[in-house]
Amino acid sequence: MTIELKAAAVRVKSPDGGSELTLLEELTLELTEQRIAVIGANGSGKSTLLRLLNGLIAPSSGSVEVNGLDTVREGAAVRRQVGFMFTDPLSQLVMPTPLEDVELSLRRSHPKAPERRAAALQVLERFGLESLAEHSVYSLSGGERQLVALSSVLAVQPKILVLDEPTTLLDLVNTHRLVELLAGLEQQVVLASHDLELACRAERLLVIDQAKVVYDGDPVAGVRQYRELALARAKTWKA
Ligand SMILES: Nc1ncnc2c1ncn2[C@@H]1O[C@H](COP(=O)(O)OP(=O)(O)OP(=O)(O)O)[C@@H](O)[C@H]1O
Repeated sequence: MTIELKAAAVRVKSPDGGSELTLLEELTLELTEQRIAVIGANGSGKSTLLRLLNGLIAPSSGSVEVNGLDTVREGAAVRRQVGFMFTDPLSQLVMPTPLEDVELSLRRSHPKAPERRAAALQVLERFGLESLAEHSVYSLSGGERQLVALSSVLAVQPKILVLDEPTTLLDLVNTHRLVELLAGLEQQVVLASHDLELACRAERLLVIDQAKVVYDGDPVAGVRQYRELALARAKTWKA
């Protein structure tokens, strides 16, 4: 798996329509590792970077390619390879129940309804969610919804999985479950998180600060640098 950013930058017009805001400064990167974590302060640009990876955001200049496919020109093909999990699972659970949501994901791979249902149930079983299959997604807890969203994304067997703060809504047990589950996946995984323990399990860490990648390398050293940066920032902040 190769994700390539070639001088990719994201700029938008500021809400007042005047100046231009840079959400991500020009970035050239080749991501080939199986486990990549992105950390950084609130508003630093993590989600912006992740959204570039499956074409949810187009670069304002430069390009992003996934296994040689351009995320703008070949967006649909890219999205078939790159599964994306949002921080808020309700932004991606579109069907009334977990079973129907996974069935929706499987509509291409399993065109016949009875087979689709059986396959969807198997997916939910794999995640220990079978007892919730026919519950309303609105009656599920935040963590349960997050696991359902993940099972829907993985149901189509993407080659790459991008997760935006996947443990934010999870309790400790479900965090451990998710961490183990991610560790066992064959997919390339790119995730943004404020969970520094989770970030340390990656092979490669990117630290983003004020729209710029300020560290790229070994996770343990990167987390140390990020802690120092955060501490220095906190000291300059006055209530
Ligand atoms: N469409 C937009 N127009 C203007 N500003 C935007 C737009 N999208 C994002 N931003 C701003 O860009 C910055 C980076 O946002 P981003 O969501 O990438 O941050 P983040 O690192 O994921 O933050 P968090 O940890 O809080 O989720 C933020 O200041 C955000 O307000």
